[in-house]
Amino acid sequence: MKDPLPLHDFHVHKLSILTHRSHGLIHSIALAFLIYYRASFLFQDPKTRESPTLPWVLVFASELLLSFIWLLGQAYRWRPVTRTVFPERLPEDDKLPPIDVFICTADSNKEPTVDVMNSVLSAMALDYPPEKLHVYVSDDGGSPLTLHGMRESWRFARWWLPFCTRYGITTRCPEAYFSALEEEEDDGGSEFKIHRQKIKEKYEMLKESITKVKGGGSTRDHPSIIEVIQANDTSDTVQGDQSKMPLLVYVSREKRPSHPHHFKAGALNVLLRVSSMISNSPYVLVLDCDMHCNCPTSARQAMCFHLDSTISPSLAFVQFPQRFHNISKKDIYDRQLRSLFSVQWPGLDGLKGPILSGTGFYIKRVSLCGGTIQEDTDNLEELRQSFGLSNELIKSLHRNCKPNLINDQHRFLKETQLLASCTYESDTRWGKEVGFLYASVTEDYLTGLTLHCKGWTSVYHDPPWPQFLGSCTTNLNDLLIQGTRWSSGLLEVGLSNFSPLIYGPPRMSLLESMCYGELAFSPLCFLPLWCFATIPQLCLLNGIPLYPKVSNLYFLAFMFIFLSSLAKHLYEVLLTGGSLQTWRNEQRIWMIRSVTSYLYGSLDAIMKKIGMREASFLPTNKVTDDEQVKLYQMGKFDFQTSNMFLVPMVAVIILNMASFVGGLVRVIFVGNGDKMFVQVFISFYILIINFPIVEGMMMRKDKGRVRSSATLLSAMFSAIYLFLGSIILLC
Ligand SMILES: O=c1ccn([C@@H]2O[C@H](COP(=O)(O)OP(=O)(O)O[C@H]3O[C@H](CO)[C@@H](O)[C@H](O)[C@H]3O)[C@@H](O)[C@H]2O)c(=O)[nH]1
Ligand SMILES: [Mn+2]
Repeated sequence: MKDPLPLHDFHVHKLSILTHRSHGLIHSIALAFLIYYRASFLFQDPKTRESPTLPWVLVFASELLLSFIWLLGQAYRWRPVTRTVFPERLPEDDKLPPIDVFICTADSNKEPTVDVMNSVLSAMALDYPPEKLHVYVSDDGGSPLTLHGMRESWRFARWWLPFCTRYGITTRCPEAYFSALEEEEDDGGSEFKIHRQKIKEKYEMLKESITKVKGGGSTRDHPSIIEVIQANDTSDTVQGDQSKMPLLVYVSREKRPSHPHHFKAGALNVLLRVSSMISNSPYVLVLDCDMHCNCPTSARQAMCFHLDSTISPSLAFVQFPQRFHNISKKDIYDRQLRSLFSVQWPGLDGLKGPILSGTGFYIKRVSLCGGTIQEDTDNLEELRQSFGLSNELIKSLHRNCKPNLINDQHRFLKETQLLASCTYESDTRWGKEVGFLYASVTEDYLTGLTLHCKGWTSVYHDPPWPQFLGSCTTNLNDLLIQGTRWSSGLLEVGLSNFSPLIYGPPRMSLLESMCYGELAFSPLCFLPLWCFATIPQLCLLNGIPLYPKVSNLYFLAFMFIFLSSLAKHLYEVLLTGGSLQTWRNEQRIWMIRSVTSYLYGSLDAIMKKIGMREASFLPTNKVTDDEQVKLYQMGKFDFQTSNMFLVPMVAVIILNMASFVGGLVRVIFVGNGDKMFVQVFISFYILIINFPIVEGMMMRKDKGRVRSSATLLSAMFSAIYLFLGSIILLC
């Protein structure tokens, strides 16, 4: 028999591989020269040394750490691939497997219900047989507003879904669809337009009925509520909407202050259990409430991988990139996460597959609920220790088990209440080996890591038309808070038993472990960046050289490393559709995040490790402030953030202003430009790249400027640092 046509194809980027690898090689050679230069200083006779040991060692250690993280990052560049799919070759609809969609929301104050409902509606409208689609919403806030919103959305969906299929609408998130319409001129008339107008009115009514309900909020003390949303009156069951609808289920797990709830991972695990009583679909799509389906085709695209028998036995998940609808043209905060989704993930895809990215992935249920691949056990006692006491749940683990609990209301309620209770997981392996894991607030990263270590693979699929669109943080404050949480979660894994460089290599390839390692340890960049922003400056003002003279041959090595890393970054930016501006923005935000988020995230992770802090997951704020959005659109930094973030940034800038001016004066009067060139240049470069901070301090008058109180405090810190630092250097 002839082999069926393949469902997907991939392309290895040979040219990229060649450039990446040859650059890596040349850059490493230059690094070797640097290391030799630094190390040989330490073997010199202390009496003849020109510089004190301490700053030298600090700068050397920083260079080593940064080089190490760079080296880990080369693994992403080893073998990048891209993929294409052929959904038209999929089997008939009746042969497609069922899918459960999980959407998490946590707080109706920070996550506006209308937006959450838009995500829900876009998921219900996926292009997939409706009887095979089940949408579950986890509401961690236990807010009546969300439940109300879902009932209303369900009613609206009876109009919206048939409308979308009938006219082949591709934007199935109602808000996105209707706001795009506003720009289009309307000449009215045709049957379609009349129909559309009617739907639009219904949508407006839906929004109104949600926004008029007050209250809600989020609590940490509430019982579980599980409700399958159904029509409770027949009045709106008119018209041709008898057509099938996907199942919609509201789940709010029980939460008590005395029980840890493990944030999003905890919520997803409850959904895994509750859904196994209702639909138990073999595949699960996970979405954040701030992310909607921009295209209805993602489910079929994902099935092109999951249904390909050559890769499916070991395939755990298909990851789509996170793309955002609210990114401004200038994207000063690098919110498109370009490097992650355009360089790193395609690179991982050429190894064993991308890291789980929290949202926008289709995962195989057994990969979360089984041990290693195809290792089935029938030992009831063992199963109970892993999965808890529910026999129904254990029954559902058997492949092809079709749950029928939903027809028996009483048993259904009893069982799901049990599964969603906050004590169900006590003394089980949930969160430790089963489901989404709890040991890190970046549950996605940790869960992906353990899946890959068990031998599962994943696939990255980045079609030209984004399948999912989220809303990203659009101001510095939210960005830094989120960055702190991510850094903390990543380093938490780096410091745990799952540390990728130790736990990884015996279980997965070295290259894949290096990629995981690069992410886990990237928060540690705070150390080298803090050093580079303060040590050469202090030494410059004290006339101590830390770098080779311009006339020295080793100067070439330093210059080469600097230029080579900037040029390589620029090359990658341009290759992935960015511009010179993108390059500068990314350089800048990397520095800003290193001295703030990375620092605080790392401290947080270390404090959690030694038991001085509890884990916390502050969801990002999704309510927008018009003035802040305006600043963001204009590409102006919004410095309305706490002193905790603002002061380190500004203090570094003030220090560099001082050292640049002081250094120049010194060079002019003392005339040792040859020796001090690099240090003057470092300050200059930091100031040029971070010019918006200088501007925010000295030139802006608007609300987003740097507060003068913060500038004052920062100046004080810089002065104290210079004073104490100079004393230490002189001793
Ligand atoms: O206790 C909680 C906290 C959060 N969430 C939900 O988790 C999702 C992600 O939260 P968000 O505030 O949007 O955080 P982000 O930093 O934007 O999330 C990114 O980073 C997370 C890991 O830190 C991943 O889980 C996400 O998928 C990824 O988009 C949202 O749907 C929340 O409602 C819960 O369900 N329960
Ligand atoms: Mn988010």
